[in-house]
Amino acid sequence: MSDQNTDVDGPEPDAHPEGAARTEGAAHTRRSGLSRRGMLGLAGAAVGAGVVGFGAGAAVGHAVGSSPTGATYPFYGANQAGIVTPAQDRLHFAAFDVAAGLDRDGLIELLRDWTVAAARMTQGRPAGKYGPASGPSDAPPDDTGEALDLPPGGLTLTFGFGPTLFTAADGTDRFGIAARRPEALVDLPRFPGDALIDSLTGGDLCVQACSEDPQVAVHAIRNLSRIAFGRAAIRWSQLGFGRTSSTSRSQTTPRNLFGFKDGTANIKAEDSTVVDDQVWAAASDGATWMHGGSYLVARKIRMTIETWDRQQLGEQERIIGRDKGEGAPLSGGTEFTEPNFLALSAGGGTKIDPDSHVRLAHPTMNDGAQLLRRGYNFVDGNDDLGRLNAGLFFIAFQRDPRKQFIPIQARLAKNDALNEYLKHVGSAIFAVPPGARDGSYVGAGLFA
Ligand SMILES: C=CC1=C(C)c2cc3[nH]c(cc4nc(cc5[nH]c(cc1n2)c(C)c5CCC(=O)O)C(CCC(=O)O)=C4C)c(C)c3C=C
Ligand SMILES: [Fe+2]
Repeated sequence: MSDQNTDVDGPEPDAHPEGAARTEGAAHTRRSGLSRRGMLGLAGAAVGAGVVGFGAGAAVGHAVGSSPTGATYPFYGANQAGIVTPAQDRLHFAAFDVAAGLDRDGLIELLRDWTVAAARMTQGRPAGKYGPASGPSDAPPDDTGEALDLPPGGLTLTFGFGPTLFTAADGTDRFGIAARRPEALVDLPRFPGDALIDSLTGGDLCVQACSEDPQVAVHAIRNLSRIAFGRAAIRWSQLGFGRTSSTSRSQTTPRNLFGFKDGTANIKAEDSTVVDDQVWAAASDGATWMHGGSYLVARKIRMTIETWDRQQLGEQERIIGRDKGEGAPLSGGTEFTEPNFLALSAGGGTKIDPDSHVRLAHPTMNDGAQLLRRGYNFVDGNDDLGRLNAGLFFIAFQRDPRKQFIPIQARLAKNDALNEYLKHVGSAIFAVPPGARDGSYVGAGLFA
């Protein structure tokens, strides 16, 4: 065993720092400003006292309105949190490579250690049982400390397995799981215009950390990386802000760095039939261990915002296919009106340009395929000319990338009017296993 605590519910030291440190359940109730009884009385939603319900088989638990900073989402459940739970404002995403010497047992042990730490941190507790300031003075602390006193901000930690975990680049089956690789976990093809950078691409494992507080998300990735020391190391990582999608009808639609509402036509957690059809993998899809899981595609997309900012408003709207103010389709109506791609303008052409982004990405153009988008804006400094190194860190969850992301992106890469302003520089795909059972670990089904 590693030196990490694997005792989920076991006794904790008397001098435990948690009461004075990360928030616990009772504190969430106070911070959210609503009593448990009051919260439970709210309209039929799976809402608890700053704690968001996530029962087995339930498609979603969701916070009402903006996520209270003290909100917590259960870590254990039928599905991993961080998919249909309401998108938080901040992201720290990390792709890891497993150390060359790690064997199957070592990988399982790492996943067990990550599970225990993640279950703790998502509930606003330190990563380890002692916390940052109360452990033995002759050992490094089992939590790094920068999240002390910070409410969890709805922290979710979502784990995924990349294709190279199943079959290494040299073709070896390092962990004896090659035969269990889901068919849907394909290597993404090269799309026209891709300008992928190897150091921003791929990964054996991934962790998506989302919170309303950037320091909480960073703390979680840092501690999972610390726990993995010698067993897995970060290959690449990305910070994100200003969620570019809403995943619940209780959320307002945010804006991306082009200034447009993003997430209007996203899959919403409340649409449970669509979620079941388009987001969750089913046992009948082939890999039974993935039942209740999903597939995550990440793309780091640079946006040439300085060029975009010099573009006329009408042209920006033509490219997207929606108006900039309200996000309504150019065929008319309001934000949530379905676009009418056949509506004609006075000039004779269609009101929505055939090469507009929303038309080419729309399910009617893609055999009914949809995505649950959960991306974030990023700005990674600037270049020598003062141009921002900015863009969209696109994340999408889906049941089968072969039927969803790949054909949609193939269509966009070919004809999307937006391409002039975009460059895809990073890319990765991960199988996101179902949620862990309390006492078990994330991905246990793969090794059963
Ligand atoms: C392959 C999938 C997609 C990529 C890559 C992508 C990049 C991307 N998108 C925007 C801005 C907007 N996208 C919008 C809608 C939209 N986008 C996709 C897919 C990809 N986008 C889909 C499936 C949809 C929904 C289409 C529909 O059903 O109508 C919108 C409109 C608002 C909304 O519905 O969310 C905007 C704006 C950018 C800037 C970008 C790359 C940087
Ligand atoms: Fe889009």
